Amino acid sequence: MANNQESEEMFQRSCFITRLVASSVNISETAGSIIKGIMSGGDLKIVDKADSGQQADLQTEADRAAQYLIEKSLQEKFQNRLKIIGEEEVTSKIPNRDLSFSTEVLKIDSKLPEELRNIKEEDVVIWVDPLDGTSEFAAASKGRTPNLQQVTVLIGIAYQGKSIAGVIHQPYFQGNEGRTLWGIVGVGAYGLQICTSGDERIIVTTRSHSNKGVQNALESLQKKKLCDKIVQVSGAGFKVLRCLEGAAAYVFASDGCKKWDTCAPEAVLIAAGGMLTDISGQRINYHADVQYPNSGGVLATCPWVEHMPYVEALKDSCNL
Ligand SMILES: Nc1ncnc2c1ncn2[C@@H]1O[C@H](COP(=O)(O)O)[C@@H](O)[C@H]1OP(=O)(O)O
Ligand SMILES: [Mg+2]
Ligand SMILES: [Mg+2]
Ligand SMILES: [Mg+2]
Repeated sequence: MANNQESEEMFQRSCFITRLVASSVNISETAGSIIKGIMSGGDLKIVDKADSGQQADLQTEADRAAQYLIEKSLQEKFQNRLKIIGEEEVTSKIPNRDLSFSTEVLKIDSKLPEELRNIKEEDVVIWVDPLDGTSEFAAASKGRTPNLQQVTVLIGIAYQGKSIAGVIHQPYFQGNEGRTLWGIVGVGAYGLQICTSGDERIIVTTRSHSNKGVQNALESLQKKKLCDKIVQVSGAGFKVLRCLEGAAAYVFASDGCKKWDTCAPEAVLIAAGGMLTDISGQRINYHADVQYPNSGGVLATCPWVEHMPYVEALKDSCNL
């Protein structure tokens, strides 16, 4: 939907990071509509990106169309000055664009910390996962148990190698209603009720990419009383959502997850008071020239749980 004159002026007055997040919120929602439209159409045009002999790595027309929309819209909005790294290549031919923005985001512009106020287009790297949880999306189209709420659209913003802002859109939250969460480190996380206390320590982990290392790490957390229950769900975005809404941690002691899976969720989680690092406690580097895989695994802890005890507990059991 087009923005009116007054909000256009407010947009122009805002800092670049605020404008980028405001645009990304609306673009992620339009990506969600495209994803739902392709699912309703029934033909996902699935391609397997994996090398032969490897575990399936699916891509659907929804992944491709959402990637196209996000990249083209952001570049058009910001005069082609952005460095965007996406999971998928921009191959779709559906000429969609969304140049609108969220006026809700513009309202926090004055809260932006000093060090983020002067950031320019050339200073950031944008990590895009147009559809996180593709395995669930593809499975739902084949009539298997639908876990579509685990699908998210992720737009992460990095500055000087650190994730500083992120947008997570969940198209199938409460059926087809959907919701969008966004966060800026040092400002806050918006779009959901953040859980700030808990008794039972639920650990969320992979549903479809488990292995011996992943299991060993979880067993050692159980022995050290840092895990009461293990819940297997798909998607890096959805697992971080679970950490914001009651789970204690997201533990994935394996490679496979990539920078576009973690950049947006990391910023939202840190903005909410949690933490996301690799398994050894190192912050993930999001510079443009880094390798894409998160070869050190992923450890995310929720706002009411301390991060270091998990790092310590995983030291002996994990050889990533
Ligand atoms: N071995 C892998 N190959 C490809 N993608 C992976 C792999 N492991 C994880 N991912 C990506 O990381 C996300 C989180 O992993 P998991 O669900 O296993 O915890 C997945 O949704 C998938 O993102 P995507 O669906 O965008 O391809
Ligand atoms: Mg994928
Ligand atoms: Mg992903
Ligand atoms: Mg993806």
